[in-house]
Amino acid sequence: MKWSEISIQTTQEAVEPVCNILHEAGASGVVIEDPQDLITDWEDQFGEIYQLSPDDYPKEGVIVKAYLPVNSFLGETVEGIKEAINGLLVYDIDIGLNKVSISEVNEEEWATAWKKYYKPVKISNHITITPTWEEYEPEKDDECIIELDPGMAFGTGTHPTTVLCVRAIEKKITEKDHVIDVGTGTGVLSIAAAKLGAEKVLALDLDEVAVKSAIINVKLNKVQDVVSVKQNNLLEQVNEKADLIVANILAEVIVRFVQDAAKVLKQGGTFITSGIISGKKQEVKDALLKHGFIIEETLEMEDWVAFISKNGN
Ligand SMILES: C[S@@+](CC[C@H](N)C(=O)[O-])C[C@H]1O[C@@H](n2cnc3c(N)ncnc32)[C@H](O)[C@@H]1O
Repeated sequence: MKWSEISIQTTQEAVEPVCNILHEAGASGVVIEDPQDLITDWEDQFGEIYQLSPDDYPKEGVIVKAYLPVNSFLGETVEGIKEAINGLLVYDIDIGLNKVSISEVNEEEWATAWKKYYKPVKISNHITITPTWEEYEPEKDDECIIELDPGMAFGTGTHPTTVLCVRAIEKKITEKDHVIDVGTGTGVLSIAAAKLGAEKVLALDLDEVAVKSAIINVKLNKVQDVVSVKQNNLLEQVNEKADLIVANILAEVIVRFVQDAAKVLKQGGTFITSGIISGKKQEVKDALLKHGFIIEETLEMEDWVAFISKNGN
């Protein structure tokens, strides 16, 4: 798994909203490099103290860095970040040079850089994601903790497309449900479904790295009696019937297997589709309606859309 470092040259004034934009885009850790932090008042050899005036500060401004996984969403995510930062101008916020640069970092660099900033995050009413190395005590009795070892596959739990799925699962899941998670990545959604009461979960991914990662995380969260992980292309050769299917995959991939989802889902079963950039919303909606789904709810976060639909076949 590769990671990219996105570096944004901005101003003091824009640091906070830029950091929020990066967090909302799924960046797990944000590093702020402010030259002002490095320069302090100084004393000459005669003990005279010189105070810096704003004119003495470097003109290049503040650098905000964040880490994002290199995956099929990266291009759209970066475009969304740029658009959102430009949107700050509407509020008269000085965004400075707003120079955005991206570079790839290797897994080791990433692991050390990111571990420092990946903290427990509450992503829905009941689910909190926490990295394996963080101590975290639940704040409420009904809070479910998902421990994740990130850095191997997509699915840190913080990407808006994942957050929308977890919220949708939380709304729709009922005890004893049989769930299929298409494109499981780190297994985060399967683990969430198991912790929220599913009786049986089938986690599928085409990518070998994701399958290995999901197996590790499923064990880590002690849900291996409920969740089985398999390498599989979408719903090919899946014969069992499901009460709920969740798929956080790109819109064009969802469109390809809506028909299979209608066959695998029980009548009245729930299909949660996410990973849809807003421009592709209609395309997915049309495919769902064409294959007999009834759209119950549309969830949106940033530029991302998720549908909760019911199998009307
Ligand atoms: C955006 S990630 C979602 C990961 C995780 N479910 C989440 O919500 O954070 C999409 C996942 O779909 C998998 N995928 C892509 N095409 C697939 C296919 N044809 N069949 C199965 N999995 C696929 C990718 O390997 C990736 O792990």
